[in-house]
Amino acid sequence: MLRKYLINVGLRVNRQQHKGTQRETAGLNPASYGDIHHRDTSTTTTVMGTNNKLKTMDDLGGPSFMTTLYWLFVKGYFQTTQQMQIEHSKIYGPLWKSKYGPLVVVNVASAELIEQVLRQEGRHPVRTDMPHWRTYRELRNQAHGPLTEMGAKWQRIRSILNPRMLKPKHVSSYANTINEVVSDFINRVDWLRETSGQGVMVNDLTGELYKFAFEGICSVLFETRMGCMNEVVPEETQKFILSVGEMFRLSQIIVLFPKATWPYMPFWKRFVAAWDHLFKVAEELVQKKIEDIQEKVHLDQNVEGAYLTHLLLSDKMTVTEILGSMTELLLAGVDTTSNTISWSLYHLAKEPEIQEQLFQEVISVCPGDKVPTSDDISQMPYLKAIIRETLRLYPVVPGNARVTVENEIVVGDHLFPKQTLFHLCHYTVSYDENIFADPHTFLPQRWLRGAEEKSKHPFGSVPFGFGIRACLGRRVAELEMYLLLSRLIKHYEVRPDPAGTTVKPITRTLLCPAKPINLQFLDRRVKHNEPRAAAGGVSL
Ligand code: HEM
Repeated sequence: MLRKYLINVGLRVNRQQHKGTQRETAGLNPASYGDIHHRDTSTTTTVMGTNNKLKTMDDLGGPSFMTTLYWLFVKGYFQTTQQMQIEHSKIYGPLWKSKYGPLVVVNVASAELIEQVLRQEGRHPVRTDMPHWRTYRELRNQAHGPLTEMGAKWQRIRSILNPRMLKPKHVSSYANTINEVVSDFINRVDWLRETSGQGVMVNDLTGELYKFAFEGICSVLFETRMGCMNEVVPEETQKFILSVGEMFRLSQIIVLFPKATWPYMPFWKRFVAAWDHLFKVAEELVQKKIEDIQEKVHLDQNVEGAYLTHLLLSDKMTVTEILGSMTELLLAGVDTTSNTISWSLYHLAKEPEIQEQLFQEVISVCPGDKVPTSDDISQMPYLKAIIRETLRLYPVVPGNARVTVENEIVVGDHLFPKQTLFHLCHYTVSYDENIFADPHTFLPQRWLRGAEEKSKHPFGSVPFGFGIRACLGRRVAELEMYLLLSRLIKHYEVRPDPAGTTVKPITRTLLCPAKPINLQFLDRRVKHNEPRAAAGGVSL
């Protein structure tokens, strides 16, 4: 069977192959993995029932295109669109429309209304039609992956990719692989402190965490290491990381212009070049894996592997489809976890009591040299609460979206036609004081069992999205973040940059730090004589 498959696929990436391939696959309902379960949708219909006179889109207030341009480029919100959400919601209320050229976007900025939109998202939810990302694939004849595919084709891809990304038994099997990368990251932190940080500083921590995240996700998905934790990071790898950032940054500019003008824009060429590099790196990795498998087959050896190997052998997708999906998974795995861990460490450095509580939790579950496993992590609620709180204050996706494809829907007291594009203002809701007391303060305990906020509104903070279109990498991302943060805090006491730099977020499609985060990493195995030595000097 395996041999037959390898011969059939011809071991080459055939760009035409994916077209017309529609096999039935065992379905899995990803909604069952999320922590929000589908509830009765009567909340939305109640609104309709109690209010017979539904308003329409025309009744919605909001800025004109010119006003939006003024906010973006004169008032300077282009890089801080997350903050613009908050300011606009203060002016227009929780529901307003914005115009971007011919495009009309309905902004939704309350937990209740976001819930209403998401519960009516239909069988094949669509985030946005992503014309710029999709146009690249058409241009290069590449396959769509889970981020860009739509309709029944998207559902088919998810049903193939989901099990090994979301099922707990598979996800926990990646812990050893990730822990190896964590060990190498700790060595790299030591090396950075010695070579460029006067024995204590790590400069541009987020840049370092991009390398960690890329290495981590490659080791899980492609079952291979990329050398990102080496002293000298391979040029191609570094270029991949830069290309992810460039592609997200340019995405935000390109969508402001009509599609017909893109080929004449210099940044469209840079956007295409960034995607070319992303696909090139993924293609080389897929090709190498195919050759490894081929060699093992020739030698009559067992072929084993968790993710890519499984996809290649399962014969459910063509190689081109696998490449489309692996490229998208890879790029989604870099900036997301790294930015989140950067913010967690930034806050832990500023809040020594919270850091100490986390340290105590980690050493009580994993004393001595014990390296945390996924079972150990399940006994660390405070660690999880810290990540949860970080994602509330810094949702990686500050504004998600849905297009109502199948039906017209009612949201609040408005009726919206099919094809309405809703912008879900998660960043605004994360700071809603009706849901989160003292919303600007980093308070992990609000996520612990029994805390009042936890039960206030399930859609107050949904950092991984919702329903069957929710984040495919959620479980792997969480495992990566838990394993890394627990071990970093076990090894080091983290302290702020002595320069006293404050770092705020900006939006580059994803939310990220506006400037480099530099932190001090004090080795806990070494006694420090500074005033805050309470957490130092602990023998591990
Ligand atoms: C802190 C880490 C992460 C956060 C906060 C995050 C958040 C999100 C959000 C909000 C969405 C949109 C969901 C929706 O529309 O309902 C999403 C989609 C997605 N994420 Fe993540 N993500 C993270 C890490 C990752 C990682 C590590 C991977 C890859 C291994 C990944 C792969 C994806 C993919 C493929 C989608 C598209 C799913 C689809 O449209 O079917 N994510 N993510």
